[in-house]
Amino acid sequence: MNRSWLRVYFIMGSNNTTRNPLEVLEEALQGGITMFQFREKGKNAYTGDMKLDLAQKMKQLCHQYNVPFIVNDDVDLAIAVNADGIHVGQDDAKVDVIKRTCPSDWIIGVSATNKDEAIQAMEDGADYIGVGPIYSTKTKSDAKKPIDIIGLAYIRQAVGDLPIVAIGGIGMTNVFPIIKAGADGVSIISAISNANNPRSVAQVFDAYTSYAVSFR
Ligand SMILES: Cc1ncc(COP(=O)(O)OP(=O)(O)O)c(N)n1
Ligand SMILES: Cc1ncsc1CCOP(=O)(O)O
Ligand SMILES: [Mg+2]
Repeated sequence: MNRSWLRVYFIMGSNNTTRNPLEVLEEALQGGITMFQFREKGKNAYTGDMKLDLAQKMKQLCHQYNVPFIVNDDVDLAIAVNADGIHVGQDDAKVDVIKRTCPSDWIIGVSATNKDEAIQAMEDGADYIGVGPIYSTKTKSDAKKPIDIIGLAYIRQAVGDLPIVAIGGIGMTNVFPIIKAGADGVSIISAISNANNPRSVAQVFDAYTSYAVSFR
């Protein structure tokens, strides 16, 4: 995979916004997000046909803007909509099973909160790891304890040049320390999904991450 896709990795489900999620996604795409993850879970999340329909529409929108479309957790849904990849956590489907049963060109992302999980994901053949939570977050009720910049830097040192995206409580002002600590980009839910103007916030993330990455 192209590590620059991780630069501004937006994640959203229908319950991460009070607005029409398709409009929010389109504005974020216009602002320059570089990858998107459909994460439809938690309170009032769509299931069944509504989930499938939203996923299909979101994938179509992402592809209009040449942005990879990743599905969170749900391997069957990712296959059904012909997604570009899947993101799995420690309690989700295993990478070896995905590699055996899913399209070989899929982008496979794995969550890691500590060094052991990160090394295991690398050995399993993950294309990238989602490292965090970096800071505290209200978006994920079962999030682990934040690992801060220091935890991120420690994981970077352990995994060589494996692509890393940082996640958890990230706002525009956190971009520089996070990229400096070794992340290839930032994963964001609420800072974009709840913004008054998702397009301009995505634009700022795009500008800050480009600038920060150029110093590495
Ligand atoms: C890019 C990225 N990193 C980490 C996560 C978290 O995945 P997981 O630990 O499986 O938790 P849920 O998102 O499934 O609640 C992620 N989704 N994306
Ligand atoms: C899915 C996920 N995994 C770790 S923290 C988190 C939530 C990130 O959301 P936000 O960007 O709103 O803090
Ligand atoms: Mg998961």
